[in-house]
Amino acid sequence: MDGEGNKKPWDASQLRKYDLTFDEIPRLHYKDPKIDEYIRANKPVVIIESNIIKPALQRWTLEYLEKNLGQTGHTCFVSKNHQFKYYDDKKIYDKTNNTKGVEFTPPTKKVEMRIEDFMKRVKEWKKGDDRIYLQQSLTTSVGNNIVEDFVKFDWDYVNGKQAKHNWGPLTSNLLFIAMEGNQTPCHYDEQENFFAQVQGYKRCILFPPSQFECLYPYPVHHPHDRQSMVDFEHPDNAKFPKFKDAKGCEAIVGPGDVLYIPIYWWHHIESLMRGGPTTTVNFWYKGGPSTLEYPLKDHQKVAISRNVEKMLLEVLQDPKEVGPLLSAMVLGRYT
Ligand SMILES: CC1(C)c2ccccc2-c2ccc(C[C@@H](CC(=O)O)C(=O)C(=O)O)cc21
Ligand SMILES: [Zn+2]
Repeated sequence: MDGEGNKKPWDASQLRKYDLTFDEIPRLHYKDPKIDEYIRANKPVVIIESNIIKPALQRWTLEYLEKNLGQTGHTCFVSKNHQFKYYDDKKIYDKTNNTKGVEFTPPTKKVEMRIEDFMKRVKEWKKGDDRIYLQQSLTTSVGNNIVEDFVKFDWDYVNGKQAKHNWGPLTSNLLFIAMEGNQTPCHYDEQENFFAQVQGYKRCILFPPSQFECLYPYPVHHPHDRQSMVDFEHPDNAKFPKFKDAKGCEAIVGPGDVLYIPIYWWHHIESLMRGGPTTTVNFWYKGGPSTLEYPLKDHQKVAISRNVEKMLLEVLQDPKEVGPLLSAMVLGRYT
């Protein structure tokens, strides 16, 4: 029970244990002008009691989605464990396009699955079975009812924020249906994100771009570009000594909560264990124009370091040469 003796919708036993401490991400009523101060400062905030995805809150049960999501196959990811690590298949080394990449075995399989089959596998899942995670764009080939709901989202509100904060265009609205306990390991995206929770509870752990040194992203040319190399549940403190210094913030988002995940912010997201399937809709926007004003913002330095890695790989061709050249340039000279 919480303070007022109300049944809490979840409890701490449903959260995976990490040896890290987190500040709480503030939760503000959608009319609160302080929300704009957070967005302007590129800081996360949970927007509550809004109508952003109201029709989805009212109607998108799993049964409704099964009936209305559409007959086409939907993109599903299959994993042997609870982690769903993104990878860019265009960066995978293979003999044919003989890109000098790295040996890589994809940790998840991408399959097309009909919604009925997806729901069946979720319902019949037993410990030890593969896990699955459905991802479906809401702007293509979904049923008419879903389109009707979608057009009734509170577009005035989100378009208002996009305009007020000079974001770029909305690039996609994706629907995600996860199994309880699914985990999307720590990564960052190069887009602004309104992360709207429809059903179930998700724990969102965020770190600012300034924590780059503590989160050890893969090299830019690696298929896991933009993902942290650290396994949060079994951190290798020898390889990643600064990980223990990472200072994050967290929010447990439930139905109707909309988390603003600022561009370049790291996020590690898990559907609560024993909390049932979860449904999320995200709104990804291109970042606004980034003028080089000093002092530079932390995410701009991340963007600059990405360009350095890309340029070096471009000229050196072999990724194995990038590290040694960077070390030669820095060790003993800049350190
Ligand atoms: C795990 C999955 C299905 C996946 C597999 C392979 C390639 C891409 C992705 C991908 C991308 C975004 C999400 C939603 C969210 C994380 C979350 O809610 O779990 C998130 O990171 C964001 O909204 O930015 C989830 C996925
Ligand atoms: Zn993401």
